[in-house]
Amino acid sequence: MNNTILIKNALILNLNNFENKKQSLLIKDDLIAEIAETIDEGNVDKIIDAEGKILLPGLINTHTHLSMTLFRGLADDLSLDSWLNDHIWPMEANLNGDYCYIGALLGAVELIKSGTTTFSDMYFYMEDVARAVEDAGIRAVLSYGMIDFGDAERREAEIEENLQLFKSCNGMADGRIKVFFGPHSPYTASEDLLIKVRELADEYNMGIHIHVSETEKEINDSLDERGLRPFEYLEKIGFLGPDVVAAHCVWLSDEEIEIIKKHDVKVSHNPCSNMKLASGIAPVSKLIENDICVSIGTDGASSNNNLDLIEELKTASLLQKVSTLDPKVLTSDEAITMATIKGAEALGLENEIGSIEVGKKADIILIDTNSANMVPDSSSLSSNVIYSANGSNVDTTICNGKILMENKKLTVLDEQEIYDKARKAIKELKEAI
Ligand SMILES: C[C@H]1O[C@@H](n2cnc3c(O)ncnc32)[C@H](O)[C@@H]1O
Ligand SMILES: [Zn+2]
Repeated sequence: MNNTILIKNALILNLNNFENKKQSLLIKDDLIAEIAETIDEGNVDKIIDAEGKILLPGLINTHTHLSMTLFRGLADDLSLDSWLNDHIWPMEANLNGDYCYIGALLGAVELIKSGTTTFSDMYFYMEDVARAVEDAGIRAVLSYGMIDFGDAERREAEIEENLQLFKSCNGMADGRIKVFFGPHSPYTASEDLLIKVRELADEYNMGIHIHVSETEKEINDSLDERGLRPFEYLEKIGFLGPDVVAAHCVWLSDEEIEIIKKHDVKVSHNPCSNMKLASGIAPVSKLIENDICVSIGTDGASSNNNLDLIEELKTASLLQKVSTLDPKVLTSDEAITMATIKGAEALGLENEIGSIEVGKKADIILIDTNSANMVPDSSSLSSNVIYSANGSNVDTTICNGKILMENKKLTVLDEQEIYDKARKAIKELKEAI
């Protein structure tokens, strides 16, 4: 028996839809079954009238650490080096699976409320994060953050942990969870670890999620240690490929942009985190000009300090305009693709999500334009979403054909209970320091 939802009168934001005419969309179970001007309302289980609402694919966040939502506002106004070494890593030493579960649920509430249906995560206690994903009804690519600092024994244990996560969680939650490898970065993961990850990624057909070239210090340390910049080093050891999602990519030479292009590495741009930690400005418009796949991420809520992908896209666009002094770069249309089809491509999910097409998964959001910051309508739907809206204009969120929020009310998660538990968790973690 099919579960059917009809969404009618929606302004569908497909980048080939220039007419802005209202359409209907039918969901059958987890899939988009039909898109047409009118669809028969008889025999559908539920009708959503999307009058005045923009319909677009559920947004895709390609780099975050969801459980770190617990650490929001914990350590502000610091460089990456001091933020990680003096504040975050000491706090993370006392984490456990229950804390990571509640932190991930708190993050999931924020994702659902601001229109993100898929996120790619790198963190610890990932089986507990998987549990949160299952309970929240969202979609995720999960990786365990492997750090060995050159210690061979630790390397084996870290790889085993990520492989175990693959074996226990890949395909879990009706296929909503996919598992990647997560070597943290070229400065925390040894060459041996990175080489082993490459071998195993090929063997198991798994993607790889890694931080690369985030700060100038990382470049200088890499040059001091190896005489090579990070991407030169990663190419030399045979690590790079189209299955690698590299977060940040702020400090890139022209030669490294060539390397990224040659290996079809996917870039996850995280402008708010890069601005807040004063890491720098990634050369995104140059990457796009070079036809490199650039998607968008928030990084963790501890360095952002929220998970609002619409706000992130506006920041990305404005930052490129101001850094190149060219208002034509990173348009609202390009920004939308970063959080939709480019995000899907980065995660190897382009046949399932990232656009509104019959046969794709029903990951859909509705944005209500009847709001002070969205009236009158802009000249294009993408302009209204990117430049005028923010996450709080998201009205309805559907993932895998299931309604997770309708009329701004969560339908699956109990947000107050989650807020209370998250406040208790961070209080305990602060007391343990
Ligand atoms: C998984 C580990 O990664 C840490 N982390 C979170 N954000 C960043 C970042 O921007 N650069 C490097 N490392 C980061 C997180 O705290 C975990 O320890
Ligand atoms: Zn990160």
